Amino acid sequence: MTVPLHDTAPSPADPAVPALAVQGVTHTFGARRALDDVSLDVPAGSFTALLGPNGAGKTTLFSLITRLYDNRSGAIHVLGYDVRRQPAAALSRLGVVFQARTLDLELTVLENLVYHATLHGMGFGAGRRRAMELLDGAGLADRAKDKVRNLSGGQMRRVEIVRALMHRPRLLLLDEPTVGLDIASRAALVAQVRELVASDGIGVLWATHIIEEIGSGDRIVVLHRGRVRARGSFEDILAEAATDELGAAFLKLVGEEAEAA
Ligand SMILES: Nc1ncnc2c1ncn2[C@@H]1O[C@H](COP(=O)(O)OP(=O)(O)OP(=O)(O)O)[C@@H](O)[C@H]1O
Repeated sequence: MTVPLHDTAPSPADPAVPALAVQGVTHTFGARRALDDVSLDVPAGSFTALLGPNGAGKTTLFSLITRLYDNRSGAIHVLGYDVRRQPAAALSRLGVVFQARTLDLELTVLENLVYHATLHGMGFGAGRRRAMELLDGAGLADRAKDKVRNLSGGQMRRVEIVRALMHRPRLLLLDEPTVGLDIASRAALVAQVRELVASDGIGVLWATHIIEEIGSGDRIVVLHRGRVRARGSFEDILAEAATDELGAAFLKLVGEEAEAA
C-alpha cells in the first residue's frame, strides 16, 4: 500500500508542530534580494507580528508561503507539511488575507463566502451554515445579504477574515490588513483576530509596520531589507535593543541600520 506523503508528516494536533516554519528562505527579483536567508516560526495558538517597514519583504514572504512564488531555497512548512512537496495538504490548512481587497463588490457577503467555500470543496448548505456561524461571531450576521459594495472598509476587512476562516485553517496570514482603516476599525480588527487566537488556538502571522498593533503577549519578528533583524517575545525584542519601548526598539533595530546602509 502506498502511504500518502502527508500521512508521514507530524500530526497537526501536536502542539509542538509550529503552524508555520520558515527555514533559510532567500528570494531574488533579478539582482534585487528581497529575502535573505529568512527563518521564523509561528507557534500554534500564537499571535506573531511580522514587523517591517515598506519594502522589508513581508509581501514577498507571504507570496512564497501561499505559493504565488516558488521557493527555490530553504523550506516552508505549514503544520508540518512542506508547501513545495505537499502543497495541497499545506494550503488547505492555511487562510490568507492579502493586502489588496479581493471581495467581489457586486456579490452579497454570503455569496462571496459560499463561493469561497465551494472552491474548498464544501457543499452549499455546509458553506452557508459555516458562513452564518462566522458572521455571527464577527458581529456581521445582519449584513449577510448586503452587497459588499455597501459595507465600510473595516467591515469588508472583517468579511475577508471570515472568508479566510471558512475552511477551518490552522494558520492565518494577514498582510497589513489595517491599511486604510480608521483607529477604531483597526482596533476592532486586531481584537477580532486576537480573540480567534485565544478561543480557537489558531496560529496568526500579522504583517504590519504599525507598532500600536502589537501587544505585550505577542511574538515579534523584525524584518528589514529582506533580513530578520530580531525575533522573540516582546521582552526579548526590548532586551535586544536595550530599551523599554517597542517603537524605540524598532527604530534601533531598523532605523539606525537604514541610515548607516
Ligand atoms: N515583482 C517584483 N519585481 C521586482 N521587485 C520586487 C517585486 N516585488 C517586490 N519587489 C521588491 O522586493 C522588495 C520587498 O518588497 P515587498 O513588497 O515584499 O515588501 P513589503 O515589506 O511587503 O513592503 P510594503 O510594506 O511596502 O508592502 C522591495 O525592494 C520591492 O521593491
